[in-house]
Amino acid sequence: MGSFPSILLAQNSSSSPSGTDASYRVIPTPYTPQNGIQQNVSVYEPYRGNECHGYRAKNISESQKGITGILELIGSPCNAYGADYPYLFLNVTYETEERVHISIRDLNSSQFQFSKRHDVWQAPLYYASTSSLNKSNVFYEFSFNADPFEFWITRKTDGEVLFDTRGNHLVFEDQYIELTTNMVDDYNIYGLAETIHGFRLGNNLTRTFWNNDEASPLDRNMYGTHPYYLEQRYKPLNSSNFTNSNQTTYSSSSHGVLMLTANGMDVLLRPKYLQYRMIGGVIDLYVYSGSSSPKETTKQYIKSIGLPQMQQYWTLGYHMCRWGYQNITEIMRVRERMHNSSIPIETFWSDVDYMHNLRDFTVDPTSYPRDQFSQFFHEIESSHQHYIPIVDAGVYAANPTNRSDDTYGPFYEGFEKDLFLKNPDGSIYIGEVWPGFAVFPDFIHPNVQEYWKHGIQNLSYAFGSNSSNYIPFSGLWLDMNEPSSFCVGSCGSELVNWNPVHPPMMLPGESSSPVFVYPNISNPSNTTEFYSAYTAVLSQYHATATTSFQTVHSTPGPLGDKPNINHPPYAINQEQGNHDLANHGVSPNATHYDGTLRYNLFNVYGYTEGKVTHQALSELQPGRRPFILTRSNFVGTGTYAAVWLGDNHSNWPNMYFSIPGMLTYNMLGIPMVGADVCGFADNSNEELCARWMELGAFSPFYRNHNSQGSSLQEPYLWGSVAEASRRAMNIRYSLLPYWYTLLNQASSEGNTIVTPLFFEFPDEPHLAEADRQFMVGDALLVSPVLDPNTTKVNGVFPGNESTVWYDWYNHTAIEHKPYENKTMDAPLEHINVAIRGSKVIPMQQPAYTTEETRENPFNLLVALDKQGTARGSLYADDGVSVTPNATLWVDFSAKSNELSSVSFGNYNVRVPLANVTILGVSSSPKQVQFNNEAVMSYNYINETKELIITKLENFTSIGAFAKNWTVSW
Ligand SMILES: OC[C@H]1O[C@H](O[C@H]2[C@H](O)[C@@H](O)[C@@H](O[C@H]3[C@H](O)[C@@H](O)[C@@H](O)O[C@@H]3CO)O[C@@H]2CO)[C@H](O)[C@@H](O)[C@@H]1O
Repeated sequence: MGSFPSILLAQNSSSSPSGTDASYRVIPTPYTPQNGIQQNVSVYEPYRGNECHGYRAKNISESQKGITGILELIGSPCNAYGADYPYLFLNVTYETEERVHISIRDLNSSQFQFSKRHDVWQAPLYYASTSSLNKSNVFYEFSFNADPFEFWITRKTDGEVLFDTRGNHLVFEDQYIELTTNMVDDYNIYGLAETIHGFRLGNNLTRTFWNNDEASPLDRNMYGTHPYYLEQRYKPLNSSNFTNSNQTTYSSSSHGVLMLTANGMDVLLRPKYLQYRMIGGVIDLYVYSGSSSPKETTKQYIKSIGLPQMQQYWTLGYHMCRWGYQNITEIMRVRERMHNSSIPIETFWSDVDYMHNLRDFTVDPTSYPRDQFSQFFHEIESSHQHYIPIVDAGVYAANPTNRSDDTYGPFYEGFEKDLFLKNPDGSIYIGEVWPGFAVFPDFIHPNVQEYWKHGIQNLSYAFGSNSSNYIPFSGLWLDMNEPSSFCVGSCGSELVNWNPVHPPMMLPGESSSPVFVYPNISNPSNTTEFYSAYTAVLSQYHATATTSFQTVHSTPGPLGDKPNINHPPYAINQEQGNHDLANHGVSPNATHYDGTLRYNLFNVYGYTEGKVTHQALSELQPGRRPFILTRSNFVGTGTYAAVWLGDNHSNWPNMYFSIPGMLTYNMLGIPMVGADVCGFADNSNEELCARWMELGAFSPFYRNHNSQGSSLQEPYLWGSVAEASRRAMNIRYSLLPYWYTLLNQASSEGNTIVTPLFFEFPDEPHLAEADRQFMVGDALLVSPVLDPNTTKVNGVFPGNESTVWYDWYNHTAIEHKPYENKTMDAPLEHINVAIRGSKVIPMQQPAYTTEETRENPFNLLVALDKQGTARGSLYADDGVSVTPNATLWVDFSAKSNELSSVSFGNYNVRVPLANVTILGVSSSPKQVQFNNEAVMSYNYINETKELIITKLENFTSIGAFAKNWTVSW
């Protein structure tokens, strides 16, 4: 009990970053049942339902909108890992032209149905209009065999079979559901987050869905759950588009598959099949027929789960964090040193250091005193900078025998309103997190909203605010919200001798001997006494409460009480503690206010916290877009929050894995994402941190964060890191209008912000695995250095021979051949960036903060393709409002030596246009005109074939895009 696995990555990852090497896997050890119930850890010996005979379909009723029917168990129950349901209800619904929903549940609806809990999780897919749809006008066809029941879904346009259970028996038991689809050879699938793996998942992986607080374990379950994958398929064509080339050309298509559940689940990816193994719930399968464009397939998915929220403009600036800033003076010093080093910083973050005794919604009066905070807030506000504090999910459980705890309102308020998760016997579930014993808000409770808002409001007061209208922080960072707990199961009932003032593990920076220090083992705060005291307080509460205290029990299932919740018969491949579901997180047998077992909502806690926090911040700052960063996440989290990739390590493989991580979250509707730049755990070093600061500048969310006990890693600490940061940030800040436009397209259409190469070039199979390069939007190709001791980097330049790529720095066309893995120079302070011919990129003169950058003139970078054309767009608004008073959309289009700018909307950026730089201009123009008026200030550089037009401010003094204009040359 309580042993924590070592970090595999640090030992093994450098040899096989794809994570598919068998040597990476944890060798399963037999699990010793704690309750006498045998658990079958069978991940390595696929069960595949071969002892079960499946179901036969009866009473089928087909309509234009779908199919319903009864599935009857064939033969005697196989009782693979539970009790088979004799009858199931099948409901196939043609929900949209592109999406079909296959629902299979037990006949009496006794199993938990996540899709019925709209109070917990909401998404547009629940409201699909089916009125005009019918069998003939949808893009897919649902087919089935009745006996045994098996189904398959075909895309009508090309006959591709997208999901196919033929030959695989359905198993449907109370604690085990198995559904298998056949897969094409060597399939390309992406998604199924969250884990540390290459972007393409391969066919030798088990993905487990069980939200888990663990630092970068290769191929294992982590903080988030997204049971969705996109599959990309290629078909060879017999002609070649490449002149003088024998390369085969391809067409491609993609589709998506979502298994919507918050229950624990393994998904086995194997050479011939993909198999779902769920330990509860029902089947809610959504198949998206997709498109020839993976971008479009992704939009189908993201629109169905909820478009991501639009973020505030400033969130695109650079964020600096560290666990271990001992006092506010240290943060102020960081601010000064960043400024003195001319390295932009937008947002200062506080980890738990700022809290009083590590308790939520408090501020340490000694290290972070109010007067100093007031000064700090005054200074950062006047320089347009921001501050974000952390809030942990676990609320300190006040010790009822300790009078000084009496004033800890966040506990007593929640306790009196009965808002915390419970044990099965109705007592409050007590776990352990940083402050010691902790309780966990029930974020689906109808009254939790007011409570949480009150906590945030109190935090604001604790920071020195005197008014409910003034919140000094600009957002909140939600951590430990799987939720993590350091006890195995409930602390109160299981751990009797552990002193909770220290977590059951060595903290970063502590000495190695003794490993676990329990200074007051006989202290009254030990769990037995604490628990007794607690019970006493509960009894007192019962006696005095005006409303009766609700005692809840786990709900008996149709087949009697579930035999075991913490140790179900089928053991998913949970990373923690030998598959123990109660290890390092709040146990699945904890219950919500209405008796719902956490077992059934396990993976959605972080999502619900994000949703409640979003609502609370929206009420506290009406009209303003809340900024929330969350660690734990679920399908649809992007609607409420941004995500960081959790605790990584300061090493090269972890830097590489941040790219597949960001790409994956982007295709899952959480575009605002990034890793802890320079690495969280262990010590970073100059070369790594320089490279990572460069890479981070091309992440949507750009935050340097590290752990207490690790050496400092602020970018000014090393000369090369400072220089690399300045250069990369100069690019990032000059591109802010482009980034913001991408944010808008993500939140309005479901676009990705950082994009895998194959999304832009879907007919090039060699890009299926490319994840060491990525695109920002559709115009910039980033090729970071991901290895130590090198000043070279390899990269491909996709597209056929007519595609032009320009070097960001010298503006020359890059010489490349199709499929060539080109070696480029990459000195330490340099990151390779290429501009795609055919794109227009809106930019601004970069300044120290995003706000100051917004006050600078615009520039346009026009990268012509071989036909001399280019297109681009710009979105602008006030940068903060949920519903801005005015918005602006600008279309840029270049052809036949003319660039036009056409504006829609009435937001005026106010600042003028300064320069237009056009790449790929074949010869010096005879004249340049702005709206048919001669422009005198321009320069043509023959060596680079670029035309630089300057001093356009005179033409655009009322605002760069206040009127439509043309520039011709
Ligand atoms: O607020 C402090 C940091 O808290 C988070 O990280 C901690 C994590 O949540 C803890 O579980 C623990 O991580 C250890 C892990 O549990 C264990 O199995 C082993 O892998 O070692 C890990 C490191 O000790 O401690 C983490 C902090 O070190 C949060 O993710 C961070 O961003 C916060 O800074």
